[in-house]
Formats: sequence, C-alpha cells, structure tokens
Amino acid sequence: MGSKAPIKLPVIGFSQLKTNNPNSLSIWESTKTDVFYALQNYGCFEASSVVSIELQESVNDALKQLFDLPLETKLKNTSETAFHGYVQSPKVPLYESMGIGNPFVPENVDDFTDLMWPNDNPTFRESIKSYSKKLRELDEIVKKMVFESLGLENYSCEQMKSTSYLLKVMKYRALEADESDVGLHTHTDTNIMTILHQDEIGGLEIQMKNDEWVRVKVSPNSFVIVAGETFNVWLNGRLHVPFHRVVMNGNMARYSLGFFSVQRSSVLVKTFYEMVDEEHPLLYKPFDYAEFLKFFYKEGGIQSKFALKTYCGVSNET
Ligand SMILES: O=C(O)CCC(=O)C(=O)O
Ligand SMILES: [Fe+2]
Repeated sequence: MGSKAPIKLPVIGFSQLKTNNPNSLSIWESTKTDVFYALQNYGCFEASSVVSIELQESVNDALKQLFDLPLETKLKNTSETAFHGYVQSPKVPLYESMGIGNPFVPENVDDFTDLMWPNDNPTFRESIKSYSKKLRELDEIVKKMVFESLGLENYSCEQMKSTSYLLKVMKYRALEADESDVGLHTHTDTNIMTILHQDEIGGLEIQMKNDEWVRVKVSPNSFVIVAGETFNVWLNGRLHVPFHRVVMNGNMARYSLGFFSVQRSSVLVKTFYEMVDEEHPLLYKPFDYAEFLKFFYKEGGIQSKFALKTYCGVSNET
C-alpha cells in the first residue's frame, strides 16, 4: 500500500509549559512556532510528555478490560450521536469502538463505568478521568497557539466554549487468514482536531504533503495530534489536513484511542473573516456540523474523499 517512507513526524514536548519556569514566555513562543509549522506542513505532530507512562499504561489496561466485556454488555452503550455508542460494521470488519462524550465531566465517566461494570471498576473510572483532563488541556494549548500564530487570539475563548469532545476507544481484532490488512480506510478527520494514541502494535499511517505514506511510530506515552477539516474551514485552508488510515501489522489485536474536538451544532462552522483576502479567497460556505454529518453518513459522503468540499466548498474557478 504505497511507500512507507521513514520520515519522522515533528516531536513537540509540552512538559516545560506547565512549570513555573522564568523562561515560560519564551518556551511558549518557541513551542507555538513549532506547533504552527507542524500543522501547516505535516498536519500532524508527535506530542510528548503530556501524560506519565504509568497513567498511559493504566489506560491501556482499562481499554483491554473494556473490550473484553461480553458483547451484550458493550451493546448497552447506545447513543443517537455518531460514534458515542458501540460501533461495529461489516465495512470495517476488524474495528469496534465505543465513546464517552465530554469525558472530563466526572458524571459522564461515572455513568459509562456503571453501565459497563455494575460492580464498579475504580481503576477505569479514575484513569479515564485524569487522562481526559490532560488531553483537554493539551487540546486547548495547541489551538490557542494556532490562534495566536495567526493573530486570532480573540476567537480562542469563544471557540473553546462552542467545542464538545468525544473520547473514542477502538479495538482492531487480529487478522484471520486471507483477510485484508485494512483496519480503517483512508480518511481525513472532519472534526476540529484529534489527539490519537495507539498501542505498541502500531499501524497508523499518515499521508504527507508530497503524497508519501508514513508509518507512524511514536513513544509509548506520546500522542499524534491531527488537524481536522473544521479547523481548516475556520482558517480558510491554512493547515494541512492529512489523509490517514490504519494498516494492520502482524497478527495481534491493536488498541487505540482518539480525543476528538467537535464544533457544537448550535454554532455554525464559519471561516474567520480575517482569513479571507485576495490571496486567500473563501474556500467553504458556513455550515452546521451536525447537518454535515447527516450528509456524510446518509447520503454517501463517507464514500467521498472530499466530502466537506462536496458539501459546502466554494468554487473559485473563473
Ligand atoms: O485507530 C487509529 O489509530 C486511528 C483512528 C482514526 O483515524 C479515527 O478514528 O478517525
Ligand atoms: Fe481519523
């Protein structure tokens, strides 16, 4: 499946930002430069030093316990909202997923844990809560840095308030004889931004600007930050939104998770007017994210590699 160039994603550390370091301003500025460069040129980067190895291992164990539950228990997790309930589909036979909406709200994790483990699972409960808190902080820092890089800091607060989150946990079962090694088809993320973690099995592949596919291998407690289409609509195409996929590697089950930030449907996704000028003509008309998702899932958008362009792209040809 294409070449697997050994390009390394940019690695950006976040631990120094939190200390009461006298150089905190210059650390913020240089991290911001790296983040913006990475999202413009790769559409992704490796974020290191966000959670401890211990916390990551505890979450990895929690995922295994969750997917080991009987199917009838997992099916109790139902939802009207895409990807919040239990998902298994013949189109992606290796894949199953479950979601927790806004997982930094303690009651949401409590409700999910009670549903899956009526006799409780305190380790799952507590590790998911502290993990989600850290991921939300990281999400907000990265976005603030991008906004600041473009002189859009006034939008930062407003956008954070109109964001909701989904922690989606995923299992890809081991391949059976003669099965295709495609775990998840080539796609872009249509939400704002995604923070991905994959276990040591690997398999995530990302397409670079020069069309080469890179097999991503990052440290066990690092994340891959991936720019999504909604972010690029706000910024009128200034980021690279990379195609990515999962190609199974060897004969072991693979576990991953994604922390997805999504625009709430009460607010239209709209390009900031400061991002439009003669050199950068408007690329997308304003749209409602929930309505777009209906198109995406019901009207065949999911089959299109450029669903958002089809849905609300502006034709700038003269
Ligand atoms: O499982 C993974 O590593 C990737 C998942 C992904 O790209 C997605 O859910 O959008
Ligand atoms: Fe994705």
